[in-house]
Amino acid sequence: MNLNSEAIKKNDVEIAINNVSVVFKDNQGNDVKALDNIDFDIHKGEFISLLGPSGCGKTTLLRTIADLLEPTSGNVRVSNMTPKEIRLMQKFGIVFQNPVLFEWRTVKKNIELPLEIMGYSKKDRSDRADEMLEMVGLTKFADHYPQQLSGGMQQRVGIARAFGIRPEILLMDEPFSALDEFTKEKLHLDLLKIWEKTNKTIVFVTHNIQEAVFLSTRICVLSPHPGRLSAVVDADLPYPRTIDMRDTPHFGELVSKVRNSFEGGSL
Ligand SMILES: Nc1ncnc2c1ncn2[C@@H]1O[C@H](COP(=O)(O)OP(=O)(O)OP(=O)(O)O)[C@@H](O)[C@H]1O
Repeated sequence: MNLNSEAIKKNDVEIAINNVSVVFKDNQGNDVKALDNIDFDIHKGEFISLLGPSGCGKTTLLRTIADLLEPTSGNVRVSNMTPKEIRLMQKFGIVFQNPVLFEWRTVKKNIELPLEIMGYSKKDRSDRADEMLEMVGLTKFADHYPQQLSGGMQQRVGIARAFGIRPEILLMDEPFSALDEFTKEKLHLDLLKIWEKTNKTIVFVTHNIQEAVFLSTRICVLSPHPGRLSAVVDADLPYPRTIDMRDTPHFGELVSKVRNSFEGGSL
């Protein structure tokens, strides 16, 4: 896989976000414009971060892509189909901030759950779960229960479960924000390795600039009230990314560029 961002951009458009606006009602019945005319394309194989402060509409945009929410106006097309069609074809893998594991099922049985729902045979789902356990480095913990794992390990189970269905697109909503810095750093590297190996498109929500720069091919900077796209920044660091890249002048320049592109003050 060529992970050069210029090369990725020449790839097919996978997610087209066309003039999407979302308006909610607040408790008083007043309109809250969560997203204002968001318009950009995500290419196949990209690692895109949606970055911005609390309330800028990151989760709303992710939910719109995932068919968990209808835009008030505009539309999203995924591989030239509607998000609903893609969801029904099980092409989205979703990872939330809290992995929501079933505590009465073992780690392996949690990873198997979506495959069970999709009607995979016992052997196929067991083989697939073993493969995913190996990918996230949890083979030894297959028969443990979630409460016997650390937060970082539980999040890895959530990632294994999402990748287990072999999604085309992985949607991740602040998956590491509740974790300590050491665990986060390790999971960043793990996630990049999985991404490089599987060639999936990832849309990753975060409010952390360094995290976005370290992981992404491009960063969509969103500004609040109403949520709008302030800038799209190319994070043109080479892959594979290494921890020491964070100490390079170019990493610092990218962080400043992203921070300065945010409208309405610093993040
Ligand atoms: N179901 C809803 N009903 C009413 N307002 C909503 C609803 N969901 C989101 N909002 C409002 O839309 C705006 C964007 O919310 P959203 O959760 O998408 O932001 P966010 O950038 O993901 O924030 P955070 O980083 O805090 O999760 C906020 O003003 C929020 O209060």
